[in-house]
Amino acid sequence: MRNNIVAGNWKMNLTFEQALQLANDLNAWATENKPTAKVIIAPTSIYLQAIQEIVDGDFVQVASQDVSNSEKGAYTGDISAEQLDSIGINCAIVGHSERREYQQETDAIIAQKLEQLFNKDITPILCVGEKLEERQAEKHFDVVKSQILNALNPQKAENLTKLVIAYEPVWAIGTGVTASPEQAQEIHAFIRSVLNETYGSEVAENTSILYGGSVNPSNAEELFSQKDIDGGLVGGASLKVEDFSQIIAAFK
Ligand SMILES: O=C[C@H](O)COP(=O)(O)O
Repeated sequence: MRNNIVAGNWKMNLTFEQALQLANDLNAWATENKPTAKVIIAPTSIYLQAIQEIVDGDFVQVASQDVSNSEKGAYTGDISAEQLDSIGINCAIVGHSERREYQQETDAIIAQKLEQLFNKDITPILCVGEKLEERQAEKHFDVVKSQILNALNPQKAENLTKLVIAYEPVWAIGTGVTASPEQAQEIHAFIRSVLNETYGSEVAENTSILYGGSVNPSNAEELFSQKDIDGGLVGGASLKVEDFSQIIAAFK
């Protein structure tokens, strides 16, 4: 059975003090309100351990925003799956469109990152999504399908039990423009059909597929009520506990 998940990607925001405050506030809200959805936050990597120590893991889980595609060694600045695992981090975002664009991450690199995470039993949140020009050219189905298949290519169905996919149309990220619930549902259903064709119904039915791109307290409920939308990957609105908690509470 797949989980409903609301994940906050803090990106390169917040000082250490601000991050601790936000984590504390969110933790207080979550322990009191006991949300039905799984709550994940992904702070800057240097804060991971401190935040992991102050949240109650039964209510708030902590994820990395990225992982190295290499196992270990001379890769200055990188963080390995083993290092994440060694501080108790069991979830990581992979292939975010900002990394694809600014760090030139290719599907091949993302496939290697997934391999590193699967080897350490760390849950990947694999991000996919088309750019505006690709949507306008009606290539979004092809783009998303090839991103998924290329990233998962060496994996067998039995390795995918923990897979989470986040569909994030690039044109909706940080723009205030959200995909309509119908647009999002259409492509989420398509993603599930791609998983079904390639890896079978068990993987397709058990993979949580999150929507990301300008999710906010006003649109979360309608988006999350769609059949194939299992939650959200939230950027800007995850930086304020009032907004993020309302988004989480969209799952009654
Ligand atoms: O990882 C999160 C997404 O990039 C969405 O960001 P946003 O909610 O600020 O549009």
